[in-house]
Amino acid sequence: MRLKFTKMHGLGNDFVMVDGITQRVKLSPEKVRQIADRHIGIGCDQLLLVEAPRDPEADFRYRIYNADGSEVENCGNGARCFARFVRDRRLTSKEHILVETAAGTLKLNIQGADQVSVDMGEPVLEPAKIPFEADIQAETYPLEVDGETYNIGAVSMGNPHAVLLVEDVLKAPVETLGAIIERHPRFPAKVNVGFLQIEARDRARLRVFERGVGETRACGTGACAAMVSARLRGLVDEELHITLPGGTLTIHWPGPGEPVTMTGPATAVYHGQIAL
Ligand SMILES: N[C@H](CCC[C@H](N)C(=O)O)C(=O)O
Repeated sequence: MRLKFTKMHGLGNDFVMVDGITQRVKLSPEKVRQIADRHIGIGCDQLLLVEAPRDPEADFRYRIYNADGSEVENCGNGARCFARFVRDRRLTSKEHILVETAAGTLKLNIQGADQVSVDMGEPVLEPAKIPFEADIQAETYPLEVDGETYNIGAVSMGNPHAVLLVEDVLKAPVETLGAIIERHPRFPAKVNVGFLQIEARDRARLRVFERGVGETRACGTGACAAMVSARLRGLVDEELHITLPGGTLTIHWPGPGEPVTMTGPATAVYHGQIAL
């Protein structure tokens, strides 16, 4: 099978974007791993597959696969790149598109040159729906890891996130502690792990160890989850500029019961074909 794709990224979180509308695409976890491999394939953090919607209200459906081949519910940077992709390929001329994902339907608004705003929906805080094993819902939870206790936030943006506050993201044990918490038994679907340094009530730095990938240069749902956790702890106002290794996202969240809006760039790098 020859597969046409577009290589894209959102602040260095990189994607292979596949149009599954104008071409027939059959993916297996093995095929996704091969495509995502940075030595024998194209290389990406996630593969995003664009399909016709099942929900008649939606304009498109898009499916998200991590580099390890696992299919997941949501991808913030991917949503912005998806919006740019469908506009650039003239699969739609709309400014506002509705896209169906495993986590529900997202509203994407395309602005200006390469900035895209995404209504990421309301955060989910109920432990059972994250999913996270906890007796009651709280702003923070004590999590036991190798004899140490960490105070974490637990938030779902359709996909699960643990959020830890750190003094200095540059010194945070992202690779080691991130890898352990990713597979912590209290997160039955595993978890993305964010290390958040608050600099001011409107500014923060974040590094994310992503479920199924490892540390990425940016994580859109991770930035949303970090904002929600920080705001629930009373540490930030309703607009937060979060700087990740790949650049800065603007996250807006008025508070519980309201949607999170994420704004940032979406960049196309090249188009290609791969024989599978
Ligand atoms: N690794 C994530 C999916 C991709 C999320 C990230 N790339 C984003 O921009 O939100 C998970 O397993 O839930």
